[in-house]
Amino acid sequence: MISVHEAHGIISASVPISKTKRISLSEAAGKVLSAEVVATVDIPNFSQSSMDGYALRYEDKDINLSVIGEMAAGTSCQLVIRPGQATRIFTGAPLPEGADTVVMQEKVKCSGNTLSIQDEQFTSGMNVRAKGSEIKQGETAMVPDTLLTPAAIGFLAGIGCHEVEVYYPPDVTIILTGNELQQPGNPLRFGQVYEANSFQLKAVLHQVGISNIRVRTAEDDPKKLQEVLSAALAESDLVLLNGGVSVGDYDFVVQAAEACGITKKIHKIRQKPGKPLFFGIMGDKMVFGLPGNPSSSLTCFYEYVLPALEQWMRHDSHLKKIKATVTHDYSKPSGLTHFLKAFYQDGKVTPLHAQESFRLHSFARANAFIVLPEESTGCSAGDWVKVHVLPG
Ligand SMILES: Nc1nc2c(c(=O)[nH]1)N[C@H]1C(S)=C(S)[C@@H](COP(=O)(O)OP(=O)(O)OC[C@H]3O[C@@H](n4cnc5c(N)ncnc54)[C@H](O)[C@@H]3O)O[C@H]1N2
Ligand code: MOO
Repeated sequence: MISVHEAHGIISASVPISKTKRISLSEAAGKVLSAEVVATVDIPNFSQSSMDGYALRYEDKDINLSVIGEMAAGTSCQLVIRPGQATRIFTGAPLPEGADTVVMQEKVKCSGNTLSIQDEQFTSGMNVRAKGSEIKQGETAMVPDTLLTPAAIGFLAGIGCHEVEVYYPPDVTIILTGNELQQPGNPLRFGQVYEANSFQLKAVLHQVGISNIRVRTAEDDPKKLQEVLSAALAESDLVLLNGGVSVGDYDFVVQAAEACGITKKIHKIRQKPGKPLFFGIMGDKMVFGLPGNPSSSLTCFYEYVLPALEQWMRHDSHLKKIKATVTHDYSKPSGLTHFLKAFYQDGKVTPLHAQESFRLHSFARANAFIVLPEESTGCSAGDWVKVHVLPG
C-alpha cells in the first residue's frame, strides 16, 4: 500500500498530454484555451457614440449649431457634418464624418433645428468610443491557458470570434460491476441494491464540463468484464470502473485490467474511504478502478480522478484547499489518511455523522472533506485542520 501523497505523484506523472480541438465558441464555456486568439478587426469597428445626444465638432461647442439629420445604431447611412453643424445621435451609433464629440441630450438646449451646448464639463472626444479602443486588428485578444468564463466567451463573441481551440475533455466510459445492482425506479428484489455510482459520477463529470460519457455494465464474471473493459478502452480516453476492486471471490477488476494489457500503477492506498483504489494506464488511456461503496467511489473521484482530469484539461483545481477550525472532536487510529465528509462555513468545519463508506446520507449534505493525515489520531474541537471544499 502507498500513501495518498505517493498516489498523487504516480497519477500526475501518468496523465497523458492534453488533446486540443477547435470547437464552436458556444460549446467552449468552462474549457481552457489552447491557442492564442488574435483580433481580426478593430473593435469598435467605427467611432461610436456611448450616449444618446448630439454629435458635433468639439471646436464648435460655443456656437449655435444646426441639426442636419440623425445617426441611429445600426444605420448604414453615413452623414457628413460641416462647421456649425451637428446630428442627432443614439447610443451605439457611428459618429457622422467630421464629428469628434458627443454631447448628452440632457446637456443641450434645442429649439427647432438649432442646438446650443450647456455642459460645463464638456471635453473633446467626450462620449465617443474610439475605433479600436476595445482591441485593434492584429492584437492578441486572449492567451493560451485562459479559462473560458462567461465573460471571456462574451468578449470573444464581441470581437467576432466564433471558434476557439481548447484543451479537450476526455471521452469517459463508466463501467458498473456487480450482479446486485438494480436501476432506481424498479422494485428491489432480495439481495439487490440501487445503482447510485453512475448517477453521482455523471453528475460530477457534467459539473466539471465533461459530457461525453458512456455507461456500460459488466456481470461479476472475469471474461465478461474483460470484454466490456476492452470495448471501453477502444471508445474512451478515461475508464472509471466501479466495484470489484477488492479481494472478494467476485472482484475481477485487477485481473481483467491485466488481461486487457493495462499497466497497473496503483492498487491500494493508505486511506479511508477508498483503500482498494486501482489505477492503471494503457498507452494514453487512464483507467481507475473505483471501490464500489458509493462514498468511496465519489471520494476517490474528487481526490484522484478530478486532479487527473484538471491536469488533462489544464484546468485549475475545483477543490479549494484551505485550513479551518474544526468544531467537534473526531478520533481515528493512525495508519490511514481519512477523508471525512464535513460541512464548511465561515472558517469553521464540522465532521458529519455517518462516515461509513456504504452511506451517502451525510455526503449528500457535505460540502467539504476534512483531511486527517495518516499519522494523526484525530482532531479536537478548535484544532486547525486541512479542508478540501468541494465544487458547489
Ligand atoms: N476482506 C476484505 N474485504 C474488503 C476489503 C478488504 O480490504 N478486505 N476492503 C473493503 C473496502 S475498504 C471497500 S471500499 C470495498 C470495495 O469493494 P469493491 O470495490 O470490490 O466493491 P464491491 O464489493 O463490488 O462493492 C462494494 C459495495 O458497494 C456496492 N456497490 C457497488 N457498485 C455500486 C453502484 N454502482 N451503486 C451502488 N452501490 C454499489 C456493492 O453492492 C457493495 O455493497 O471492499 C471492502 N471489502
Ligand atoms: O475504504 Mo472502503 O472505501 O472504506 O469502504
